Amino acid sequence: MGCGVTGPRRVPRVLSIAGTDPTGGAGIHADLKSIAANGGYGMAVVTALVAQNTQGVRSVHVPPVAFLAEQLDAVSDDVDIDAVKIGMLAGVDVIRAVADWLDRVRPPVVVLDPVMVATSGDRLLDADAVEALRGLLSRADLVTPNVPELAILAGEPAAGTWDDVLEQAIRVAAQHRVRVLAKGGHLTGQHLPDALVDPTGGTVIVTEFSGTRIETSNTHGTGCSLSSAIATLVAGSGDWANAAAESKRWLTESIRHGPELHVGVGHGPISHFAGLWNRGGIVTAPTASEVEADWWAEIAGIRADIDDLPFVRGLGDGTLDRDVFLRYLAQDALYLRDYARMLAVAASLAPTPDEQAFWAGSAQGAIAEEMSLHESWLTNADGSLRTAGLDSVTTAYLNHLLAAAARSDYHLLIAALLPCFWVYQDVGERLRPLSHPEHPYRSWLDTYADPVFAASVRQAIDIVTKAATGAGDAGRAAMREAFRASAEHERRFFDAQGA
Ligand SMILES: Nc1ncnc2c1ncn2[C@@H]1O[C@H](COP(=O)(O)OP(=O)(O)O)[C@@H](O)[C@H]1O
Ligand SMILES: Cc1ncc(COP(=O)(O)O)c(N)n1
Repeated sequence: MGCGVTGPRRVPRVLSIAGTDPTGGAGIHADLKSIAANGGYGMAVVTALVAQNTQGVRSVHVPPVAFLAEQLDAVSDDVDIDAVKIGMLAGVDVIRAVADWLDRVRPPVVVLDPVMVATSGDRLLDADAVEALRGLLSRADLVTPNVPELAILAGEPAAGTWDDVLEQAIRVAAQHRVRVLAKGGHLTGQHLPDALVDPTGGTVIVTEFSGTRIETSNTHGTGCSLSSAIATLVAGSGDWANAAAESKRWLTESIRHGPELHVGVGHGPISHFAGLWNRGGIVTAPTASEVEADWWAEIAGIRADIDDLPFVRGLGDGTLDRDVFLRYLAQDALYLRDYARMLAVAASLAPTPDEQAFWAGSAQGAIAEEMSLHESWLTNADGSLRTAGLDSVTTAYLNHLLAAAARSDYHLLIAALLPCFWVYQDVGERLRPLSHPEHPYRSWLDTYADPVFAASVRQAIDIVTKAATGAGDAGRAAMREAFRASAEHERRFFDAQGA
């Protein structure tokens, strides 16, 4: 028996037991794609090799049943299976082997797609195997017959209307005490409903999922794909009606995009990953540390320019004119007042309490810093405060931050806020060692030694780069540009007072 990790699973391990389709549209190929597209880990045991394409079935080869049993055991001896989807079973011997294995392993979820005839009209189940297949119904949690298959399971003529389909499904469900997904694909008309008929709670509950027929010939493998999707989703949630509803929504989108694949000239496949591809699912996102390295390299030139500024050099060696320094600090104090407000906006937009607390704490820190600047440096000898108006460089920097805040785009705003932490600390790291007891700006240089500031810079980088990994390509590019622009404003800010 399985010896895998137990406990709550986020990625359901789903086994398809089915036949093959070398053109990839039906059978285990469709199942594996469907399982992956719906968030599961797919596995497959082959019942029959089918030489088929989008136009039809050419021949079927059923390997020795003992080998089927070996494949099944190879999976269940090693893996804890969360759900099984059963498709093409070919004949009586295969059905018996699968039934024996089910009885021994008892997987928690079993979805049976009672495949009998392909979309092309070719038989995929021996005519004498129907009774054996009925015997599997009691071992399944859900059976997903199309209209002709439902009729065969019921032992009745095929239903001609949706109401007849539902009544037949209710009879099969009640007789075998199994959930039935009745499917409208083989009826005619614009309206194309499916319905979950659930007799497991005593009374039969029918949940209908409405749908509209898509004009397409890309319907090869729809039944395989739908049953695999339901098995995967129900393994994750345990909710049958919701799994069926979600699966139909996903299937509909995948059917709609099938023709874009240009596979074959007959009944083409569906596009299992269309939703994922259309929503950016094929782009590999960079890790947070890759974003960090990329953004830091992006502003390497700006950082080198800052180090070379006469203002920064003079600050380091103590030759900077005191009035120039005080003009700089006066602008810094004005900047910090509004920067604190933007940090507070980031706090209000933050998606998690941790991030909210971080930005709110930083806002408090920035305004405290502004007040202490006034106390320590910006008080004149007579006790009056040194006042200044916003200069054009400070105004431009603040406008850049205000514009990001005005868009209420958390990602963009925190990217724009980051250089004030990161570039400032970086400059300080190089200035700090130049401090000495007689240095005129000693107390200012020493503030960079504060480990609390270093920790908050680290946290800001971590929050922003992590957000960037999840932002999608366009969002990440916008964040990078907002970050670069703020770094450039930092450079101008250091340069503004001259030296
Ligand atoms: N042309 C179509 N437009 C939209 N949905 C379809 C279309 N054809 C089939 N479906 C959906 O695909 C699923 C399988 O349909 P069906 O044809 O009844 O089964 P099977 O593929 O087993 O023959 C159902 O959910 C059905 O609603
Ligand atoms: C191996 C295999 N299994 C099932 C089907 C039915 O496919 P459809 O979903 O189109 O009825 C198929 N054509 N081949």
